[in-house]
Amino acid sequence: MILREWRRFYTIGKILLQHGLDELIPRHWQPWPVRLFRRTLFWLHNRYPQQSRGVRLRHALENLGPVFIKFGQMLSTRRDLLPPDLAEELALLQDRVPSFDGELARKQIEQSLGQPIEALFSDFDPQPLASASVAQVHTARLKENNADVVIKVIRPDIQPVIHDDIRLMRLCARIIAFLIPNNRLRPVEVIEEYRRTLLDELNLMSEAANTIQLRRNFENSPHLYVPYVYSDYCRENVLVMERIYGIPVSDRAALEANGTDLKLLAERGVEVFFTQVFRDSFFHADMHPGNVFVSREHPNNPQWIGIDCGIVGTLNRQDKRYLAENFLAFFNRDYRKVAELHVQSGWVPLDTKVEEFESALRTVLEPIFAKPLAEISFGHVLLNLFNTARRFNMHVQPQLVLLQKTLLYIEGLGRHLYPQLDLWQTAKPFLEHWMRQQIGPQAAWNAIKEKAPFWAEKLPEMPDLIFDTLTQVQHQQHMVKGLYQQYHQQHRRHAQARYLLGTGATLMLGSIILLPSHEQLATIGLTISILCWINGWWKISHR
Ligand SMILES: Nc1ncnc2c1ncn2[C@@H]1O[C@H](COP(=O)(O)OP(=O)(O)OP(=O)(O)O)[C@@H](O)[C@H]1O
Repeated sequence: MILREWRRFYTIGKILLQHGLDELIPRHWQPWPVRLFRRTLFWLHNRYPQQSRGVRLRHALENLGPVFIKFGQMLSTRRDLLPPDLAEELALLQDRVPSFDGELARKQIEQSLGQPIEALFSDFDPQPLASASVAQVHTARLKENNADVVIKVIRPDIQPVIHDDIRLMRLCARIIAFLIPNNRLRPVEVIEEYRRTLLDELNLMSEAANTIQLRRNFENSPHLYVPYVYSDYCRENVLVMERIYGIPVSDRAALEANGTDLKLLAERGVEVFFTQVFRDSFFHADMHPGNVFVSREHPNNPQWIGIDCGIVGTLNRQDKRYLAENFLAFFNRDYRKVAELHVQSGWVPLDTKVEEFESALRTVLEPIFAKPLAEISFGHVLLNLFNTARRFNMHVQPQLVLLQKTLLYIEGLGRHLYPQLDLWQTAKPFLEHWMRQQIGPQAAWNAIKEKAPFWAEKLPEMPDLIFDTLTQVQHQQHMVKGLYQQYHQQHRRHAQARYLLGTGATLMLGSIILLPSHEQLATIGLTISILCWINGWWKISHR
């Protein structure tokens, strides 16, 4: 570590200790050298003893800057790892940071695009429209077509800060993992996941690609609009896209004033999410209210607008099957089926006791399902399922955890708009439709349709392929025959060798006994025994 990093390390430690966060580590997890070391830092005492531990944690992260603020936001959704009081307080973390100078943004844009701003844009506003920890957004008009655009620019000084802080976080995670092995919080994995997410956010080309993909998936959809990305103007640290003028979803009063049908809007939110999951296997995974808007046009037929596709999730067929089958079983309250599905599909080890798993599921989920359907949280059902499955040694895939977190956001948004939103009624048709497509005649027909072009292409090569395969089969039959013969020969040799070695040993023993009385006979016996051994040894060592 270089001096700068040591200094930062000290600052982090100082802020954490001054907020009394060492109290978060249970005493039995602190070995005596750690406790002793803590006592030597007597000048760094808890300065806010009157505040709750959640508030102190939040303030400490806010003091530590953007990397820690974002980390806290990520942790707030990991209710499987954190006690509820901490998770709730972390959810209040605001990504509010002072904006950086518009002139710096201009320089960065010009450097990345290789031209003066005036050559590409008119009306570039040096005053940012929004400023977050990683990037800042400016408005402008594109000269090429006079379209209103926003230019997202990565903070010029953020790269080294992120790299340094992540390195230190990793170091701390390793120390914690060393001091407290088998830690349920899995610090090293959590930091690694965070590092990947943050590095993804630093590359605006990946956000541009995700936005283009999501827009293509919902081309002409009346339910979701995704702004157009001007890909010719995108670089790793600059993103240019169409400016949208929707109503922020958090502004309920403005939505009501616009006459938006909130019930329909909430239902469409759930529909859009399940369409992304089950139709496209590609979902926007950063659905916090700052990234979701509602079109001002046709409020009776409301349309969502989604921006900031920096974080997306992708699912494979197995993930979707897992979700659909489990949800359908859950909503029939068939915990046995859920447990059996996990064992049969190998999601948990095959020797798992189905009864025990079923009973564990019932214990955590029955209280949730005791509520009216309209109040049930899909996100919490999934969270409890994952936590229980983890206890039974299932490795929950990160994309499913991402989906579960997004689901919590979607539910939060939906119920904020329309508190009686019945997610099940909206989601069930999607799950059933998907299941019908996967199983039964429809599924078989789909599979044939899917594979048809492949077979049509391969058909002319068929006779050659069949001939090659038959020749290979014949060749392999010869090989198998040869191997079989070799095996038999070797087996016979080994049997003979065992017989010769045994006979040699018996003769030698007999000869030694006879040696004092019948010297001549014993010598012959010894000679034969040695010959037997040489022969036996030769048979073993020569194949
Ligand atoms: N296409 C757009 N049209 C209009 N406003 C936009 C557009 N894109 C972004 N904004 C504004 O800029 C803000 C920040 O944008 P964005 O979420 O993409 O940045 P971010 O750095 O990823 O922020 P965060 O980390 O908070 O998600 C948005 O909340 C929105 O107000």
